[in-house]
Amino acid sequence: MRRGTEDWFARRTWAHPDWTAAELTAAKRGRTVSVVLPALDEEATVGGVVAAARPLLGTLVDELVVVDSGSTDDTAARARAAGARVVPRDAVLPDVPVRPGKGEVLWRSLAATTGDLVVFLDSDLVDLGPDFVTHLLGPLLTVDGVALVKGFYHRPLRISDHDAALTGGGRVTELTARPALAALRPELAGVVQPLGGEYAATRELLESLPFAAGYGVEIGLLLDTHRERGLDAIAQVDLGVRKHRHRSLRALGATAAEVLDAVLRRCVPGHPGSDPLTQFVPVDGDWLPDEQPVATADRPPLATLRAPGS
Ligand SMILES: O=c1ccn([C@@H]2O[C@H](COP(=O)(O)OP(=O)(O)O[C@H]3O[C@H](CO)[C@@H](O)[C@H](O)[C@H]3O)[C@@H](O)[C@H]2O)c(=O)[nH]1
Ligand SMILES: O=C(O)[C@H](O)COP(=O)(O)O
Repeated sequence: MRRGTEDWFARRTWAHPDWTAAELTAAKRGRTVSVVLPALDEEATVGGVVAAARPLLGTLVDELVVVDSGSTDDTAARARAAGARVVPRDAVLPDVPVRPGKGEVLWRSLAATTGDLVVFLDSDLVDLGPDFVTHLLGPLLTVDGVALVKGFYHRPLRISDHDAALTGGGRVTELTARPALAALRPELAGVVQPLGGEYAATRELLESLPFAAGYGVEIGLLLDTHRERGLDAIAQVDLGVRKHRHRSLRALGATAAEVLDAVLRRCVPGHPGSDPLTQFVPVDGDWLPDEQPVATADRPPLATLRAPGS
């Protein structure tokens, strides 16, 4: 790591966070907190993630919202039953035609919530530690100048029910995102989980930045926060262990393409945007090309839509 990054790591990494919810509730001093879960067909897990945050509702957390990304399963009902408000993505900014993707629902979630601080949690997490929300809020509520807090964790790869190793997960993180940052924005090499879906930020920051529509959203927010506010606006907190529903290598290929595109658009002037990703699938003894779309468009900062006359 570069010297400045090493210094940042020492200043802005909490490896053993011990804030309590009571202590942070006292530190809010009038600020409000929204917890937002984007969800696309997560009926198996969304209730568990809502349940992990629900005990904080009314104290540290002021609203708990699942933004439904077009689910066709029982996600909305399970989320409601567990205690969340559920907002369909097309109910927010109804005059703006919906695009597919995770970044799109996160962007819309800003218009569906009001908290001064926003905590994002993926809704495919399992066995969520009780302190995810609390610890993500620690640096935002107690350290001046911090605007974005990323979680980091051990990431098991649970391909079978018997996998016990704490490592192996985070394949796009390790094989695409971190190498791309090392090559193109080495100042961010100290961020352990640049793609992690568990992070917290000030509304003021989030509404000032563009959102990549697809899976490029996290790395885009990280790069843009660094460019606009500098390294010290970013912090990271150890959240323990993160387990989630793994997707296939093929699906992760398309995610990696969106992550890479978001990096290139921010770091390489003149990058024209990526072509669809061609993958090859074996069918009856032949290899057939299959084209996956790569979400390349950004949504503009929400603040520009809220501006008078826009
Ligand atoms: O169109 C979509 C796609 C996903 N999701 C939700 O977003 C979360 C994360 O999606 P997932 O497909 O599980 O992503 P991962 O394969 O786990 O990808 C990792 O890397 C991505 C790229 O940075 C991040 O967006 C993810 O948060 C991070 O977990 C889940 O709650 C999904 O239900 C949506 O709401 N809408
Ligand atoms: O962050 C990542 O790299 C993706 O979520 C893939 O994670 P996995 O390798 O744990 O499935």
